[in-house]
Amino acid sequence: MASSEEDGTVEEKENNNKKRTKSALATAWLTFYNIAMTAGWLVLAMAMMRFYIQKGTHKGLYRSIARTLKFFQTFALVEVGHCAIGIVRTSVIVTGVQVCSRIFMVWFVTNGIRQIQNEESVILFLVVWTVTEITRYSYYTFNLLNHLPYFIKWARYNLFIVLYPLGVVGELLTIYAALPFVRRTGMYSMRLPNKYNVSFDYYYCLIIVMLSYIPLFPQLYFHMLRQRRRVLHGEVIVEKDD
Ligand SMILES: CCCCCCCCCCCCC[C@@H](O)CC(=O)SCCNC(=O)CCNC(=O)[C@H](O)C(C)(C)COP(=O)(O)OP(=O)(O)OC[C@H]1O[C@@H](n2cnc3c(N)ncnc32)[C@H](O)[C@@H]1OP(=O)(O)O
Repeated sequence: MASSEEDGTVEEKENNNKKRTKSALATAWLTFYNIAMTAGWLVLAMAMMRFYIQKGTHKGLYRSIARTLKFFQTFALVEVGHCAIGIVRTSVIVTGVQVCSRIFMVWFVTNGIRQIQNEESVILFLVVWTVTEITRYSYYTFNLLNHLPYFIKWARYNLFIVLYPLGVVGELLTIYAALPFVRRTGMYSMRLPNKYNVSFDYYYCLIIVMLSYIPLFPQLYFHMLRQRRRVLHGEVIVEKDD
């Protein structure tokens, strides 16, 4: 009996050690990840400012930063993994919708359709994303290091109130600008008859994506408002499970 109790204690100790190692590893990885992402978005901010100061126009700006943007925005997919394996307390669905919609905007709208890359709306969402991500990743970094300046916390949980709708406007106007080109060229579409016997119209797909902002965006926005109340005002919020 005594020995089985001892065994239990040893097992408990081992489990605790494993948990500590796991959480130290997770913290180290998250710190590295957040520093790298803050740096990436800072590089993007500087590249955009340099381009605008040198050329005096936004035309050509997207092309000049496209590679860096694609890299860092696509890398954010890792965040869905963080939620899935439980090293951050965030919903996989909320993060998945946010990250996938951005990746879709970058790869299948802005990057895929050259004719819209000089639209003002592209610059709008790029500037909004950049400010948001510099704030967000620096918040996570300082938070992990237990040295969080109040102004970063304030910025993380206040700027989104204005930036989120502005980003959505930029994204929707960009998709809207893409519609005529997609219709004319039939890009990414499959017409019947074809050997797979499948029909797909990217034009209508884009319209469905635009419509899907109506139910999905308020969910993300209200999620952030709840996070704001929790972090800035200490409210206890009971979130529903995925
Ligand atoms: C394939 C076709 C797809 C078609 C999709 C159709 C459209 C869908 C509509 C979508 C609209 C999106 C529009 C959008 O792109 C526009 C913009 O982004 S504009 C710019 C403004 N945007 C924002 O402000 C973004 C706000 N959103 C986010 O921050 C995140 O995406 C979100 C997932 C919503 C964040 O939520 P989260 O629950 O993570 O909030 P917290 O930051 O408070 O974090 C909660 C806790 O987790 C810890 N955490 C999270 N990540 C990390 C990390 N990387 N490192 C360390 N810790 C992390 C955080 O510290 C919190 O911990 P604790 O609770 O202990 O404080």
